[in-house]
Amino acid sequence: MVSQATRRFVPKGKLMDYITSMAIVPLLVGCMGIFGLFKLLQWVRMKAYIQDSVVVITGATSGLGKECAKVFHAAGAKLILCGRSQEKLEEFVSELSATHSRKTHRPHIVVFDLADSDTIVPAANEILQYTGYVDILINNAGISYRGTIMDTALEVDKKVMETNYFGPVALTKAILPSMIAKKQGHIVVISSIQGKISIPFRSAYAASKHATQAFFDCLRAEMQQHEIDVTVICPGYIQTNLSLNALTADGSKYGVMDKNTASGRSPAEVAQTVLTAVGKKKKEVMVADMLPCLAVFLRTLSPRLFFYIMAMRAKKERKAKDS
Ligand SMILES: NC(=O)C1=CN([C@@H]2O[C@H](COP(=O)(O)OP(=O)(O)OC[C@H]3O[C@@H](n4cnc5c(N)ncnc54)[C@H](OP(=O)(O)O)[C@@H]3O)[C@@H](O)[C@H]2O)C=CC1
Ligand SMILES: CCCCCCCCCCCCCCCC(=O)OCC(=O)COP(=O)(O)O
Repeated sequence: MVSQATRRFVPKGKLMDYITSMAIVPLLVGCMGIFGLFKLLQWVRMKAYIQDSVVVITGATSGLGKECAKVFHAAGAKLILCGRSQEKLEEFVSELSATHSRKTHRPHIVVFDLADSDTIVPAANEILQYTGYVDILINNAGISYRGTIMDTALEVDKKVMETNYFGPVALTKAILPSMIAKKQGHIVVISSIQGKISIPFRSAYAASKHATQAFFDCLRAEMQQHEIDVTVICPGYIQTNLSLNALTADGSKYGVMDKNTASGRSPAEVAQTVLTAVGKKKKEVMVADMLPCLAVFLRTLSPRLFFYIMAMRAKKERKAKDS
């Protein structure tokens, strides 16, 4: 009985094996084709979204802002580059224009200081007068800080907040009415992993980035009805001048290239991630290594353990400084 049943079963199994092996290859090729087509369509849509759109970038004189300008320029955006130094911006525009191709536009520059609230509305008006509208606003400019809370002058806390929070908020508010009227627009902000976790000796910076994260999360919800997108980018360390330019407790420049900064991601790589995130209209993107990402989860899942690790970190850094 058993051997008869087995004999009947074996050819059926072989037939199934044959059909499976014959079907699996076309099935795989089909899936890869559909996936490839999907990716191609996504890429075409992304390109069309950026090409000829008016993109405002703050902090375009250095680091991530400069690299964002390069990738958006190459993608055919009409750039408005903002910064504090007319000279640096003009030099950069000449550099960009040297890589001019048929599809690129010569950038326009607007000079203003984000920490000086009186300059922001006039700057937004200048932008709107020049272009008539803004498609994408990238709030990138920022400044970091190093110091203990007890030693830090309140003026320094305020300067960091003005630059990283109130400045971008004021600029966004000044540009938004034109986006709402057009029922179209995209606000991008470069926050930080420190918008999600606070590490010792970064109080002013982490506070400004937490405030940024909160404001732009609220904005996303409020702007949905107007079809305006909001993308928050949360990078880990990037190889830029951020630590060199950071303010210290007395307001002077830190002037040190930190090891973490020097070994961070390349700004060109992060800029490419920003371009893709904008093109895909992502709501939030973390661009960081595993440890900072794990730290963000630990802060939520086990705050007690996270606070303990941070206290140990503060103790270690204090000891290293004292010795
Ligand atoms: N580098 C890093 O490890 C990380 C950076 N980030 C964020 O990325 C963004 C860009 O910084 P990054 O490129 O790294 O640093 P950089 O110091 O290289 O660049 C900062 C830019 O912001 C501009 N800026 C500073 N203060 C003002 C101000 N008051 N008004 C107008 N512009 C100002 C600077 O202009 P100027 O040339 O005139 O000084 C410069 O263009 C920041 O928001 C930062 O917080 C987030 C996570 C990690
Ligand atoms: C389940 C195990 C989890 C283990 C978690 C251990 C926690 C380790 C702490 C890691 C801290 C990461 C800090 C990352 C900070 C960062 O990426 O900041 C980006 C910046 O904005 C840099 O600015 P800065 O001026 O500070 O250079």
